[in-house]
Amino acid sequence: MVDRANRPSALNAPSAAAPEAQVDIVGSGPSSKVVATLPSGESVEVLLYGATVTSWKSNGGKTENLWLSEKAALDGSKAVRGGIPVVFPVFGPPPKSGHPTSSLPQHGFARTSRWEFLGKTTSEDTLDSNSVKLDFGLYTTGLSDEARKAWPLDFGLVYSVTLAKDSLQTVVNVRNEGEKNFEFQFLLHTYLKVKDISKVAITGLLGVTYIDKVLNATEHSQSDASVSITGEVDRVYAGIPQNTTSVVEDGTPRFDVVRDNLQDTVVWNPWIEKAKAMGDFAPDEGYKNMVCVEVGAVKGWQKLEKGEVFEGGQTIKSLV
Ligand SMILES: O=P(O)(O)OC[C@H]1O[C@@H](O)[C@H](O)[C@@H](O)[C@@H]1O
Repeated sequence: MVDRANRPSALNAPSAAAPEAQVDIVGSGPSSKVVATLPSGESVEVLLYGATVTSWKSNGGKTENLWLSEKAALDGSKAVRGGIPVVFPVFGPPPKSGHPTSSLPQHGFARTSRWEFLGKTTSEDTLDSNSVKLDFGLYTTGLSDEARKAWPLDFGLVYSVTLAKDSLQTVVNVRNEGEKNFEFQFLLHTYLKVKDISKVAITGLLGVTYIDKVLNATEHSQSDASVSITGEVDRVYAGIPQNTTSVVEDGTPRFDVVRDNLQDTVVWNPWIEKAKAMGDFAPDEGYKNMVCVEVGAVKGWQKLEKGEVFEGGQTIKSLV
């Protein structure tokens, strides 16, 4: 028989503090990264170089959601092939001449600059006990001399990466800290990991106009309810009315990518030849296990006057 009098009462027992996310800075120099793990096992890794998310595991830490090339440079020598590189202040090759971004490399400098880790926010603050927010900063002063010379404008970027049980949120805040107005493009170049590209369908783009970079940058309208990848795909969907783009695998929802204050999405898969041609893309067959769904503001330019701020980002939900 249970001795009720001596049994500790769950209500009266002193409540132990809820376990918190573990956040560590691992390594030093150009390969240092911030690793956060929730008490339930989910984790995220963010390289300070580019503030590139290189791993996001959900499902108690059992499911990796991001594709990362086996040959990705993780030592700060070049942009990371995989994960979530941050594209700023220009998407793709910059305008040939006459634009303030014209001297910058493809996709700008954010993905090849070393960001500062600004700190974490956990349950003690505003978030629920099973999430953690990591903030990273990049300012004009943190740029290489080369980048500063190519884009001599005063800005501040704060990039927030929030890991929750089944989702990852990545949001950028861009501030014009100078006297001059400037304009920029921004994109989160997310490499989603899939099991078999031949079974992938991307939905949520029906009726949207896109520029097909594989077909000489011609304009088309998405007439099928879903996009299948059966060859090289490089499309810029612009002005998307609905907020969610979904990745379905073998008929089962795999990811929801929810845009916040961003109207455009690039869908990219290099396929056989282009994958082989990239020195840092491995294995060669890796194109079968990835698809880039890249949310951004890339059609036209976002203008910021002195002191103004732009904020935009995504929440990716892992549905397995
Ligand atoms: O090789 P990079 O610079 O990382 O770019 C990869 C791809 O990035 C995509 O966003 C572009 O639409 C493609 O045109 C480009 O090939």
